[in-house]
Amino acid sequence: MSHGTFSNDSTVVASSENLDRPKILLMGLRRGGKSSICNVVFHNMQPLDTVFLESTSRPTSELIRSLVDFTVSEMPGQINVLDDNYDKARLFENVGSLVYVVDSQDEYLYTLSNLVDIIEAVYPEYPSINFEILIHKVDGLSDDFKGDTARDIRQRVTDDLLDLGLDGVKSFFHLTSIFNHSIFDAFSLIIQKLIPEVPTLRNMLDILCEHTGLEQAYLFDINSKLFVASDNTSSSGVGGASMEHFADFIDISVDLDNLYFESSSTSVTSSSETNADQNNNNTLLNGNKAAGPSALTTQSNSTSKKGLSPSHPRPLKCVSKLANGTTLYLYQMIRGLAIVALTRKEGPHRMALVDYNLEKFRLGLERVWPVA
Ligand SMILES: Nc1nc2c(ncn2[C@@H]2O[C@H](COP(=O)(O)OP(=O)(O)OP(=O)(O)O)[C@@H](O)[C@H]2O)c(=O)[nH]1
Repeated sequence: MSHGTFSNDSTVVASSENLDRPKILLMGLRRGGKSSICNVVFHNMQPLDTVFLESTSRPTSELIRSLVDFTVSEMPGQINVLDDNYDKARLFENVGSLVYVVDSQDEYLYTLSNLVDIIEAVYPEYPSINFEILIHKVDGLSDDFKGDTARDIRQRVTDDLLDLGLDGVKSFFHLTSIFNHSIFDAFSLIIQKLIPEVPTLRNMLDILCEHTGLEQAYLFDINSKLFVASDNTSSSGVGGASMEHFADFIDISVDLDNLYFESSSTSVTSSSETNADQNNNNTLLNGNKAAGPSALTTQSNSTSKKGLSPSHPRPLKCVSKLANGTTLYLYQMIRGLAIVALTRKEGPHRMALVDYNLEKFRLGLERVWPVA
């Protein structure tokens, strides 16, 4: 699967500043998978390439620009943050989520005791922190063993916290692997908890679905493939194949956009855009355009990769009809985001209605988060 870069709005910038932004702090023992997770989720690294990553020796921090900007910091496994000499105030200030990575393929009893020690030291002073526990590398476990391991880890941590009288800790468990979509699902949920406007976005997506007949609608960060909000009916069914398909659909749309981007900045622009329009019209007229075995017929209206510029006033749009009768939509929003939606209802009127409402949605977002 290729990972095209879509927009500079959603980039990763090395920075040790921006202390006022929400922070995600990654912790865990050595070789647990922290650097791999950061690289796969935020740098589009192929999972297999993570075997070449060297052990991190110093704390790192980077700024992630998305709907809201936040910092992702990684604490190397070899540093003992519980040491009296360590400046804990500096480390835990502004932390919204402490993501602790547990290597489920390894002997984890010592890891869990380290996790509980950290929670015991941090929670009393910073009770608002979400402790997100990744039961990681589950790709190496059989289905039965995966369930048993997850139950065992959850039970041990919960019991230990209760024994310490820490019953108010906000702890969440996720089964993850960089070799499937689970790590993206987990990080989507982790990041959503740091965006105060998520309930508003959900309501907006609900209204969008209600008025257009869309079955599911997600607001994705195109570069990282994390979704920052979903309509309320879809939110309960996070994960599974559909999220993976949505991510693949984003890749295909971006790859197509990149393919034609070169020519779109020259005089060919008008003709390629006209062709895209023509294709659109054809599909609008022939609503049952045949879908290939890979189930995709894709149209793309190309715009500048750097977002909406005056010379490319229209946002990127991509529509795919699948062989099973579903239609997928991708519509560029603001700040490197796009709505990816799914419907089973067909017809040119429906598409016009969806287009109209998606544009209204984009304008609504622009009002809340003015485009820089
Ligand atoms: N099977 C499997 N291996 C993984 C997964 N995630 C990471 N790894 C592997 O785990 C090894 C260690 O990963 P790192 O990302 O370097 O671990 P780390 O926690 O950053 O280690 P330190 O920098 O020493 O703290 C690498 O060989 C990765 O390829 C996963 O989901 N599944």
